[in-house]
Amino acid sequence: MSFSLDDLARIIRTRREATEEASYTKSLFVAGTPRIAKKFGEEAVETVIAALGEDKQALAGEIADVLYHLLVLMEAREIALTDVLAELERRTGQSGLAEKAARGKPS
Ligand SMILES: N=c1c2ncn([C@@H]3O[C@H](COP(=O)(O)OP(=O)(O)OP(=O)(O)O)[C@@H](O)[C@H]3O)c2ncn1[C@@H]1O[C@H](COP(=O)(O)O)[C@@H](O)[C@H]1O
Repeated sequence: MSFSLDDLARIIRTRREATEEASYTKSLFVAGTPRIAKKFGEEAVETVIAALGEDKQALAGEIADVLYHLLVLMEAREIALTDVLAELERRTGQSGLAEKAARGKPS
């Protein structure tokens, strides 16, 4: 399997040039960030519900919906996947617990 989130982000970007009639993604761009953020939130809640159930295939489907809507949201707000990955890479230098412990400490 060679398909990546980067490939999906690219497909989503191309839909900026599509028509609303031909593209669900374009219809989200036209509706704007509040609508996209709401869809992302709905899909996240559906993922939470699926995570509490036994059906792993259904959960994978909800996670796919979340990732797609997150990438649409990122494109709408011009957040590049590479920038998010750079932030995640930066965080690999420290464990989550160490980062949490360092938070809010007076310098
Ligand atoms: N991965 C996805 C993807 N995942 C989910 N969805 C859509 O997200 C929507 C999910 O919304 P819901 O389940 O809430 O269903 P709904 O009631 O139809 O949605 P609303 O009316 O509330 O907006 C559905 O219309 C799905 O088809 C996606 N739509 C597009 N993609 C990818 O984006 C590409 C471009 O799609 P278009 O922009 O439609 O050409 C596709 O080839 C896919 O690769």
